[in-house]
Amino acid sequence: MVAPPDNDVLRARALHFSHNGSPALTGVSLGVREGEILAVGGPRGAGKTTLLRCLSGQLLPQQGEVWFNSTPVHTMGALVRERLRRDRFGWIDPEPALVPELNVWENTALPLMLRGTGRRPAKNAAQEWLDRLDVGHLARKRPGALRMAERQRVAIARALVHAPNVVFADEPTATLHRADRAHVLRTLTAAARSHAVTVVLATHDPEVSALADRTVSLLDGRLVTTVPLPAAAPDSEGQAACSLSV
Ligand SMILES: Nc1ncnc2c1ncn2[C@@H]1O[C@H](COP(=O)(O)OP(=O)(O)OP(=O)(O)O)[C@@H](O)[C@H]1O
Repeated sequence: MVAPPDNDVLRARALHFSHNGSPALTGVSLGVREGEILAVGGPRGAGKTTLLRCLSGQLLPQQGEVWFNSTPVHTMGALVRERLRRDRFGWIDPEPALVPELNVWENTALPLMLRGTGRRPAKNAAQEWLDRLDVGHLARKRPGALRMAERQRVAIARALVHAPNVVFADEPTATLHRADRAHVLRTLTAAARSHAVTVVLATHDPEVSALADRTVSLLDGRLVTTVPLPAAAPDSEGQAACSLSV
């Protein structure tokens, strides 16, 4: 087993994964550079979610390798993978999966509290991220009192609060209205860029790909194209400082 190049924070080699015998990934290899925002495109059922779940150590590929920096993820035991996910990765679902009984700041602080951070520092860090994402005023509300776009901002804050190396976002705008979609997406990409967080973003929305540094596409579990975008100008959308203090 040879470790991937130093500048790849994540690398997949010849990944194969089948769900109950039905193939979802058939020989996918790709690298993700540190600080890169990578969009993974492709139609429904192409294997995007399965790829993100393999890269993030939620699923173990039946064949192939996944590396995080110089550490092999595919050979890790379940507990070590759990710790890796908890400490180094953030995850954003298509629908914000917040705990209804906890208020917004408690939801945001969860990744820190799970690592043993004290309540006060965890609350302060959560509040800082909520403020950056323009939902700080909602910190004491329960998720049920928020609009879907506000809840997704809280989910983004929760994915970033513990300073992860990589955030995986699986169709993070799938349930949002068009106007909210662009705003939430710019929020996520601007926040990630300002904190040098690598983002792997599954999407079939072309607007999402436009905010990424690079797009790869899956079709029937295979990688079909790689579209390098021109280097983003400082004032371009991809690096745009939206109206947020991130
Ligand atoms: N839990 C599962 N059990 C059985 N088959 C599954 C399961 N999850 C995914 N699949 C199948 O694996 C293939 C890839 O699914 P995956 O969800 O990774 O694709 P996707 O590109 O993320 O699709 P979508 O855009 O609909 O989320 C599809 O054929 C899907 O039906």
